[in-house]
Amino acid sequence: MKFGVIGAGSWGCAFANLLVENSHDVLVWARRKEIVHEINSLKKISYLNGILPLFKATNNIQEVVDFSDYLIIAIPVQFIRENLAKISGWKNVKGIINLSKGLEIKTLKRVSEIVRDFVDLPYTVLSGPSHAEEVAEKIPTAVTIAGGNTSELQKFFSNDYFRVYTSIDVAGVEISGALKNVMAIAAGILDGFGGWDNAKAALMTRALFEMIKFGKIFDADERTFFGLSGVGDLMVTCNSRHSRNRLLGEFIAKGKTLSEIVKSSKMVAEGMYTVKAVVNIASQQSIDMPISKEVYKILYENKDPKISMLDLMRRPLKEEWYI
Ligand SMILES: NC(=O)C1=CN([C@@H]2O[C@H](COP(=O)(O)OP(=O)(O)OC[C@H]3O[C@@H](n4cnc5c(N)ncnc54)[C@H](O)[C@@H]3O)[C@@H](O)[C@H]2O)C=CC1
Ligand SMILES: O=C(CO)COP(=O)(O)O
Repeated sequence: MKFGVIGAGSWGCAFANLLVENSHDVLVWARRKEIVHEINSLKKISYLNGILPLFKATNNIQEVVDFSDYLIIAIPVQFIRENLAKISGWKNVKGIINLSKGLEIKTLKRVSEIVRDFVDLPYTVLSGPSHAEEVAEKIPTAVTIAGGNTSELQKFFSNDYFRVYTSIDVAGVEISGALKNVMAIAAGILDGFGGWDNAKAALMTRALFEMIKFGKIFDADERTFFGLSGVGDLMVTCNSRHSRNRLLGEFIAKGKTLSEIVKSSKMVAEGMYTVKAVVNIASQQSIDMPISKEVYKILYENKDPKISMLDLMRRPLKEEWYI
């Protein structure tokens, strides 16, 4: 099968390598010419622990679309719309697969909805605990795919180190993947305080609850949040040394400003954008999202994270039979 990948960041490249390992033909679109050159001259990918690219790349997005049976999206969510807008025809593409995790701030849309603004093709989302650095090193990983063509895609993607489960809950997989990035920023803040283990366990538990509550707005199935794209990805992102969202939180707790952090990294921490959409949607729907709200205030209103912690602890006590 021919797969085109839009995005030569860490996940796009790691996933492209996986596809080549699984005997597929792969062409990757990279925004920057230097990256295209690096990949095509088979230089090691510096942001993937020096892994060799097994695929070819181009700077021409239409060339990738024209090449593809399936088109994979792996770019930061805020840039998906501007890049899909460059595509002038969909030729033989029989489905779109999204690897990106987040919500579009401008429109408050999920990636499935952004894609639908451009093309009516079967859409599949792939999500779960899958740090690119580990997939590139063939460390066993399991993920969920939801949407169209899942039984075919499950076989195309799975191998001895990458196991794919199927689901029918596109909204649940998209929302859990987007929200866990916001929660990982909060977890990173606790790490930055010096490793508050009790607080972090409580945070992750309540984060899952908050994610489920948010998912209900989109008719997501609660059970999805207990699967790989929910609690699985929440655990890895809140705890992994590889997580950019967790690290962003850690830097904030250590006193760096958001603009200093953004300037010093080429990588995306989607949670810092998604939180804006989450707070906006929650307010429109009159839904209480206490952790997301505090992350927003810390990042964008300069709130002291220790005051946020106190404010969360001092909220009115709750009686909930299932907690
Ligand atoms: N890195 C990982 O382990 C995983 C990442 N993801 C998701 O995959 C998506 C892509 O992330 P990564 O591959 O990690 O990227 P990255 O963080 O490694 O790099 C960011 C990429 O965005 C590109 N970019 C910046 N401005 C752009 C623009 N205007 N148009 C197109 N591209 C632009 C940069 O060239 C760079 O390749 C994100 O939504 C992320 O949450 C999902 C699972 C795992
Ligand atoms: O989604 C991811 C792992 O499943 C990557 O998380 P980060 O973007 O926080 O590194």
